[in-house]
Amino acid sequence: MPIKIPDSLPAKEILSGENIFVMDESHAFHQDIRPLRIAILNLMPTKETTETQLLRLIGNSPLQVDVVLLHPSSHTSKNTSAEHLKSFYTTFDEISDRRFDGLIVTGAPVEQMEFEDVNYWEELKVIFEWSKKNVTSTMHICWAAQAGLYYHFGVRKVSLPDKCFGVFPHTLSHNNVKLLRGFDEVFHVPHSRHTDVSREDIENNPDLQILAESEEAGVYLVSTHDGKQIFVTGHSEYDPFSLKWEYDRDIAKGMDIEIPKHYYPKDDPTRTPPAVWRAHANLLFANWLNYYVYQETPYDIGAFI
Ligand SMILES: CC(=O)SCCNC(=O)CCNC(=O)[C@H](O)C(C)(C)COP(=O)(O)OP(=O)(O)OC[C@H]1O[C@@H](n2cnc3c(N)ncnc32)[C@H](O)[C@@H]1OP(=O)(O)O
Ligand SMILES: N[C@@H](CCO)C(=O)O
Repeated sequence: MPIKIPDSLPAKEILSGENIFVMDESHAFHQDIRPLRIAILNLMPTKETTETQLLRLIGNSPLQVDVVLLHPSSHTSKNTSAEHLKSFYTTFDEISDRRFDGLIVTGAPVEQMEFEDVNYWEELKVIFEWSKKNVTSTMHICWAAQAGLYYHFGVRKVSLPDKCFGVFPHTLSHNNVKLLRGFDEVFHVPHSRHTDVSREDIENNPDLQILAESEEAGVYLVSTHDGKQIFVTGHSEYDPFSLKWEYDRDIAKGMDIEIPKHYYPKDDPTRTPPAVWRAHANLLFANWLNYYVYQETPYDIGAFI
C-alpha cells in the first residue's frame, strides 16, 4: 500500500526518487476502495493443490479479493473430479461479459506439445484476446507464460536438452520497476520445465522487457512496459515439497531424471529440502496485486477501456 504523507514533506521527494510508492494527500482523498476481482484460469491437472498455492499468496494482502476460478470448457479433466469443478469452478463463456482487475493463468504439463495440439488452445486464444480489453493486468505462469508470449508476441518456445529442474538463484535485470520493489539482489525460485522461451525473440521485441533472470534457469520475469501483461517462467507458488513430489513421481515411473538442483541439502534426496523462495513469492504477488492491479484498475470497473 502507498504511504500517505503531506504533499510538502521533504521525505516525499526523496522517497519518490527511490521509487517508493508515495501518495499525496490530495490523491488519497479522492481514492475510492472496493474489493478486487481476480480470475484464476487453472490449467493444472492438480487443480486443488494449485488453487491453494495461489490463494495463499493472494490472501497475503490487506486488499479484499473476490476470486473466480475458471477451467477450460474444451478440456475434460482426468485428475480433478467433476464434482470439484462443478462446485467451485466456472468457465469462460459464463464470465466473458464481465471485467476483471486481474487474471492469473497457471502452468500446464503440455509444454512438450505444439501449442496448436493442446486441446484447449483455441479457447485459450480467445481468453488471451479477451484479457487485453477486459483485464487490468494478467499474470501468466510457466507454460502459460510460454503460451502468452507466443500468442501475443510470437516469442518461440524452445526445447531444453535437459529438464530445467531445481531452485535457482536469480538477479534483477532492471532497477526501479514496481514489480521488483523490495526484492533482494539475489532471490530463489523453483523451475520445473522441459522448455524455455526464446530470449532473442524477447530482446528483439520493443514491447517487452526482461525484469529478472537466472544464469542457470534463463529468463524469469518479463513484462510489457505498461505492466498489463506479466510473464513468470518459474513456479514461485510451489509448496516446499512440490519438486520432491515431482521427482519421486518420475523416479517411481522409472524415468531417467536428474535430482532437482540446489534443492536437497547436500543433494541428498533423503533429506528435507528447505523452502528458500517463500519471501520472494509473497513479494511478487503482493507487488503485482498492489501496483499493477489495485493502483491501476479503475474504481468503476465497468467503465474502463
Ligand atoms: C511447464 C509447466 O507449466 S509445469 C506445470 C505442470 N506441472 C504439473 O502439472 C505437475 C503436476 N502434474 C503431474 O504430476 C501429472 O501431470 C499428473 C500426475 C497429474 C498426471 O500425469 P499423467 O498421468 O502422466 O498424465 P495424464 O494423462 O493424466 O495427463 C496429464 C495432464 O496433461 C494435460 N494434457 C494431456 N494431453 C493434453 C492435451 N492434448 N491437451 C491439453 N491438455 C493435455 C492435462 O492437463 C492432463 O490432466 P487433466 O486431464 O487432469 O487436466
Ligand atoms: N512441472 C512439470 C513439468 C512440466 O510439465 C512436472 O514435472 O510435472
